[in-house]
Amino acid sequence: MKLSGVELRRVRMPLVSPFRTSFGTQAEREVLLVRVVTPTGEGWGECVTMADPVYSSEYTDGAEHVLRNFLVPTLFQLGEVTANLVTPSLARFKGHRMAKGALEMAVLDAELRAHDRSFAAELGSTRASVPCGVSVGIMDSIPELLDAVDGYLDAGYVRIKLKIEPGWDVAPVRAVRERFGDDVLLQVDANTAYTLSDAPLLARLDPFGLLLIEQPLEEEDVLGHAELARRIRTPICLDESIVSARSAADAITLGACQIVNIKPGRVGGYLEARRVHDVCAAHGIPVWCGGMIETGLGRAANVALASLPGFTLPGDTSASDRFYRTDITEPFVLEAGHLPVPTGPGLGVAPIPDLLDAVTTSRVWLSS
Ligand SMILES: CSCC[C@@H](NC(=O)CCC(=O)O)C(=O)O
Ligand SMILES: [Mg+2]
Repeated sequence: MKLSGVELRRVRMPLVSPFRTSFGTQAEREVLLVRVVTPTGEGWGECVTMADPVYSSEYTDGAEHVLRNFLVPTLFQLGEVTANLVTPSLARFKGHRMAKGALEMAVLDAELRAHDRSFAAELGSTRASVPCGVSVGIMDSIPELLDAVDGYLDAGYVRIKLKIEPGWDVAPVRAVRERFGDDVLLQVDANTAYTLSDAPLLARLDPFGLLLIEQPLEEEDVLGHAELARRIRTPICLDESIVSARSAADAITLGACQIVNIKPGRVGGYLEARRVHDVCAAHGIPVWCGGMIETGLGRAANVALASLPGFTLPGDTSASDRFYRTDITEPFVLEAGHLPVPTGPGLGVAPIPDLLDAVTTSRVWLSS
């Protein structure tokens, strides 16, 4: 299909409560949305960068700059564009996987809408709904954490993920286990906050029967994770380290992870995310869908991805109200701990114009 133009839109959405991780605290989400316009319709993409380069090297202003100055102009020069052409056409530009992933997502949405085909059908969905976990930030006190976990369990979430960092790890995990028992599916996410010398400390989490410990070491320390896996019993899951199907295969082969968190933006798009899924399945490695506090647009695509057969662990595919009082799409509402997989063409959702305009901070139109 031909691209008539591309809109880069920045939105700012307040979070229902501050979300603290080992790399900082967020009170709002600044999102870059990509809308591609074709002669027959349009498609939406969501860039999952943070405002600051603290989760990965990418950040929202940088993503907007690379889209505006390199990625979008390259697609305009293609003439005919399909989703499968986006990644190879942009390969000469190094990195910027989240920016590339947002653009591919928008092209894929437009293409699928034009063919009346859903993301779920295109990606290989095998389920009509997915079980949902929830990510719980670092809190000021254990009682505050227990209240938050209590609320999420009441809401029906089937898995609890606790953010941890040095000084907030064994005690909160022990408290959740003592309060809610051993049957609650429980995991932790360190966002690279530890080093291999912390192995004895991290081994103190072993008695709590965690599903996994996510990204304990820095993203490039693949061999460090392999060594840590020999020193602790809790299965290691990688997030930041897995930037492609190739890096997933390498990490698995080196014994650096037993589980993989798949985030489409982090790996360069939903088509690569499916390849990561396929590589992990080939190695017998379970995967789950991570989250980047997406709006309903990214959430719709993530829920579709999470319905593929290899996604055997609950993902961070929470309801819209986990982070937002008002989403920019129809909200995703938890039903018995599950979210329904959208079945409409493309993403199956679209922004509600008034709600989108209310949170828009800037718009740029790029014409072909
Ligand atoms: C701002 S935190 C984003 C990265 C973090 N994401 C989550 O904890 C899940 C957030 C969500 O539910 O969208 C992770 O490292 O897995
Ligand atoms: Mg993570």
